[in-house]
Amino acid sequence: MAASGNLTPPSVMAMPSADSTATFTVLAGATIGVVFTAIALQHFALGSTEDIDLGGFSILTAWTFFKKRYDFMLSNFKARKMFRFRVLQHRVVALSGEAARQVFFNELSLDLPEGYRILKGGAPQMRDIHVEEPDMKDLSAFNKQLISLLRKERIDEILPVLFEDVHQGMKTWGKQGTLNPFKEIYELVFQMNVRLATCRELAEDKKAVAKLGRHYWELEKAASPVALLLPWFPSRAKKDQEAATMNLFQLIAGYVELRRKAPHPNSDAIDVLIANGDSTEAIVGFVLGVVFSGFVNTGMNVCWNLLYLGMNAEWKKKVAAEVQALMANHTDTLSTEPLHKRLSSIPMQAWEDEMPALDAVIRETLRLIAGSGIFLRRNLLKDFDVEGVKIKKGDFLAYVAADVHLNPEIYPDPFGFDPGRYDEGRAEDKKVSHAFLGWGAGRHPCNGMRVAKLEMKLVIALVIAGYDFEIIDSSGKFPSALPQPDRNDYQQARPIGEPCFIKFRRIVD
Ligand code: HEM
Repeated sequence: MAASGNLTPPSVMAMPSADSTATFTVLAGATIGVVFTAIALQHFALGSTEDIDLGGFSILTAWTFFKKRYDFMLSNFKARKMFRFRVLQHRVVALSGEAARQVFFNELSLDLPEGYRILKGGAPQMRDIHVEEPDMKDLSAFNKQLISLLRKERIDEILPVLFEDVHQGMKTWGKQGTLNPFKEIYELVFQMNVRLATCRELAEDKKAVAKLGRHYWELEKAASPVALLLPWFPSRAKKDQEAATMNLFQLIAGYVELRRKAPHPNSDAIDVLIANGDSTEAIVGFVLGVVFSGFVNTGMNVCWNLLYLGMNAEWKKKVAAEVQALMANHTDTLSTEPLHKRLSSIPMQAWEDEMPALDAVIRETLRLIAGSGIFLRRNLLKDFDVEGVKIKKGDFLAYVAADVHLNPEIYPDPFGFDPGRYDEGRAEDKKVSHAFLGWGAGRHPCNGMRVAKLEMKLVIALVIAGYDFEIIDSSGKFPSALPQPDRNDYQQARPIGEPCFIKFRRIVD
């Protein structure tokens, strides 16, 4: 474990040189051959006696699972309700249907972090750089810490600062122009998450925030199937992953040390964690977890919220009216203060309770976008059955949200944007249990939901009240329909094919 003062874990310093890597690559290549042969033999030895076992070579199946996860799941569900496949030595059971959903989200034996750690990647893993996080191994400890940091009084206090941050970001867009939401909007969300999870010294240093963002995307790009399937193999991706994780660790740890030496503690997240007595490693692990669990999901959803609103005049009008009503009811209507200052004086409770139209828009966007989400678990405790299918201790489980979110029997016209489907009388999301999984369900509901919704509402309110905007394609024309999200791109779900842009003109300062 790295001591607080030494920010370079010794095991990373001792990484092999280029020459020794070449030798190691040959040895590793031979080892891979042996491992693949063993896996192939294991596959045939097991035999495909039950028709839920996928045929073919497990390494190829696993590769498709990592590269085009959504297509892989959907194409296999066409033939069967459940299926089983191997990812190297691991057995994965993919489930669908009501009974399976109940088990998946409620069974005590199923562990969330283990499922994602091995079958997903992309998030910083401190163990990749041989740094232990002594206090944060347990998800419940992480959640407890998170809930305390995101409590209402803290958010109310920080709300004006979040508005100022987003306003400053939007100022860089100029008075009018065209923006790529999957870049510019992400940057706003990233800034808010850094503000919430770190300290003002970092949040106010634009270069450092940009650097943090760059290292994150480097990490995401390095999450290749090779790095995930063969974590011991010294591939380029693995090295990039370790370098990015190390850079993230060092950057955050530098700010933790800075705050440790500060003469007066403040109420920023890092100071709260220092006051709790947490080690630097634990604080860095926690901060990275919060920044990244929040930013990817929130960023993706704000982008799509704005795209759907830009294409739907009726809902755009409803949401704009709601923002105006909020300002009329909670701010001085004669105020000459800029828009972001007025909006920032509205209390959190009003943002939560007085925006039913925007709540429906957010829910519908989540249904459509999170529909490609794949939930993962690992069975850690005991063998059990789901509708006659044996789930062994050690098995992984996968459940795709599309089973409910894009199911025409639950949501008619499932690919259409229709926030009215949640209205009383229709309530399509109440037809079956756990029909809506946008914020998780059962044992693991999202603990960042309140703050994520607030972040989304804040950006949407500033855009909808501050700008005239419309969606355009790359030729500058209003598209006849919004492209579908790329459901295999679980980090951003960008539009497939023709990209979309937001054309804007500032109307209120
Ligand atoms: C639009 C934004 C977000 C969406 C759509 C979202 C969605 C989800 C979903 C679906 C789950 C359940 C995962 C599963 O069952 O496998 C989850 C869990 C979780 N989310 Fe979020 N999330 C968002 C933002 C955030 C933010 C901002 C934070 C933290 C600041 C956060 C922290 C967490 C944590 C800690 C869990 C695990 C809870 C547990 O295991 O008990 N999320 N989220």
